[in-house]
Amino acid sequence: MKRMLVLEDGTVMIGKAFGSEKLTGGEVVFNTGMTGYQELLSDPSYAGQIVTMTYPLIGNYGINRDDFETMKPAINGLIVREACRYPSNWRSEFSLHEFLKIHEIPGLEGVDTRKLTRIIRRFGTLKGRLCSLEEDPEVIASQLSSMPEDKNVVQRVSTKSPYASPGRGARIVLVDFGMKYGILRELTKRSCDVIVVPYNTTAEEIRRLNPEGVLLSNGPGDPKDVQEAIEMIKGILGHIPILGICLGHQLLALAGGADTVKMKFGHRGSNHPVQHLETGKVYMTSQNHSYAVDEMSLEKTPFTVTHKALNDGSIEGIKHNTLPAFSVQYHPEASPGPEDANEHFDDFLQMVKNFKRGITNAKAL
Ligand SMILES: NC(=O)CC[C@H](N)C(=O)O
Repeated sequence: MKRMLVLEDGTVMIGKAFGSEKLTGGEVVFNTGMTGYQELLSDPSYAGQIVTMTYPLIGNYGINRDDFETMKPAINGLIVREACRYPSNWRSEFSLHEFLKIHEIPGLEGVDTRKLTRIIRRFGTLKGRLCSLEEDPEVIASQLSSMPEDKNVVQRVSTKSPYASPGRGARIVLVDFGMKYGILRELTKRSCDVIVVPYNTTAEEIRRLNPEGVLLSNGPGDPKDVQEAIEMIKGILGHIPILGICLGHQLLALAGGADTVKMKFGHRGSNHPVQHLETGKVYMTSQNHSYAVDEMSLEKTPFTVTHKALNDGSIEGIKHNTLPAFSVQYHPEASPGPEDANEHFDDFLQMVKNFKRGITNAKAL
């Protein structure tokens, strides 16, 4: 069966349907990873987006039991050059097609994904819709351009109530803005006593849990739409050590008085080089974001830039000058992707220990 992608600029791409019959719209973004499709399909930060993969063959190692980043995928669609129908891997339990069908995610294959990526790179992220050939592309394109932004996307994917992942180590409150399991796995690996809380938990509620550290997770959408979290961070900054990851990084910057901006087409993939400015060390990182902290806006804040992207010079990490708080735009938990930056979880737990001993600033990052 044929299926088409219509973009808000009127572009039409016709290919073959796979996955679910349910048809949806969303922001069309591209990911440059050669692998890692299971993780990105289940990463809540992709909520409401349609992802096109630049690597041509996707699905060849299937879908397994272990690599999920959440149980309920929030992505709206997947576009590939070729979807592998016969995966080959000892861990494989489903094909990509079966997985998308079960989770009601539509797929489109057989389109020129390089051309689509070039369109997104040239014009910036565009809204699009996967639809049947009977629909009128002109009507759809005009509906897409007036489609409102989803302001409640974090609310949709965050946990509704707190839960514990007990351990005998440091007590960490993990604020779930659309958390990837990978972050929880990293804390659990380090024996942390984790309490996962909803996105709108207040500073007072967090302080009542008596944590030794707070981790602000990744999540979908515009960080400025999560005002309650910005207020919460202002209330804990300086009282409890903080690590922010991706959306959590953007929220920390906003709470500190900086600004965020929407990038032209964002960073999505597992090979983004980032430089630690103090040592010059380069990390290969896994990334998935549309927004970035505005460098100029940091000038009047008590934050220092620690990391920058080598491809476009955008901000990738900041730390507070006097208080125990630092954050990164990329994903130290990787999943999928290189584990170069995994040490940031150890930096965080070291900062937590230092704070208990009375050393109050962020560990020198
Ligand atoms: N992975 C994330 O946390 C993404 C953060 C934010 N939604 C952005 O797109 O920039």
